[in-house]
Amino acid sequence: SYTVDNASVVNALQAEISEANIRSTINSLSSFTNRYYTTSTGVEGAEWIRDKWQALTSSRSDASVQLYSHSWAQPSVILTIQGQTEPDEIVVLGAHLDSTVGWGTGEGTRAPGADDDASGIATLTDVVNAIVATGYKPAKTLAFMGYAAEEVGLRGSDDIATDYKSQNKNVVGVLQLDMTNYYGSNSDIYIIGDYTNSAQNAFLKDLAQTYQGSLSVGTTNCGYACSDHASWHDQGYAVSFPFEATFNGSNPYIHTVNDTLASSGGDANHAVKFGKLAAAYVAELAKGAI
Ligand SMILES: N[C@H](Cc1ccc(I)cc1)C(=O)NO
Ligand SMILES: [Zn+2]
Ligand SMILES: [Zn+2]
Repeated sequence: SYTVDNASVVNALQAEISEANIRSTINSLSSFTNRYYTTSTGVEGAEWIRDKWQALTSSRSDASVQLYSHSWAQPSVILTIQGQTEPDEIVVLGAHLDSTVGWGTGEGTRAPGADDDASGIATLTDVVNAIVATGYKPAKTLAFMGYAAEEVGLRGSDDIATDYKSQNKNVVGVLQLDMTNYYGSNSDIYIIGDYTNSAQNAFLKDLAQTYQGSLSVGTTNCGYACSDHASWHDQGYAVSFPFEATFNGSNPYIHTVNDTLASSGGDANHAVKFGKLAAAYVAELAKGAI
């Protein structure tokens, strides 16, 4: 069951979420020619995230960052922050690190993927920064994941979710962030209703309304396995996917050379809402203190 009783930690983490930080990470990631799962720059993009998460958490003895290898070139990245009192219970926050402009993407093809999904990686990266800046220590273990090869069939998250299930890991909840920065519809945050967990979705809506009272939260469906949340759902884990807009209002530039920060409005103001929500999710599901 979900409780909302860690306000001092939520408010401290949310205060650290920074539009400039998120924008900077989006710019860095979208400057790789592409982050396609088979290319050299796709590997470099993953390594950049590993280096960034490692640098952010270098002062934390409870944190470690690993590359997760797959059968293709691009690895996934997993940052683990050990829980203080319930370390066997794991809270997963994920986004995908690959980008595409569709079939034919290859070495040298330009695919910036600023919204899809540098925005998700950048949003999670700022939550990591907030955790370190505040000195927050979770009661449960946190696993931040950058998934490889989402665009070619949710392949990186499928490998990882299947592996976690086969090891019987006690993942108590999963949050997916894929496209957080294109403000395309009337409401601020849309909770995806399919291939997700309805109880956790209600918890997420509660968190948004409790800790970002001015936000409006809607719901929408994908109608198919549209991102990495489906990999976790397929393994029977409770997953939620807060999304930038309705299906029809979502970023029309994705999977093209025009998926740039500029085409998302030139700032990360929309992504900040998701960063604050993810921070609240961490503090209220993984509990712990500063
Ligand atoms: N199709 C997904 C993006 C996507 C996800 C949800 C909705 I509603 C609309 C669009 C994708 O390209 N993920 O990488
Ligand atoms: Zn995509
Ligand atoms: Zn995506």
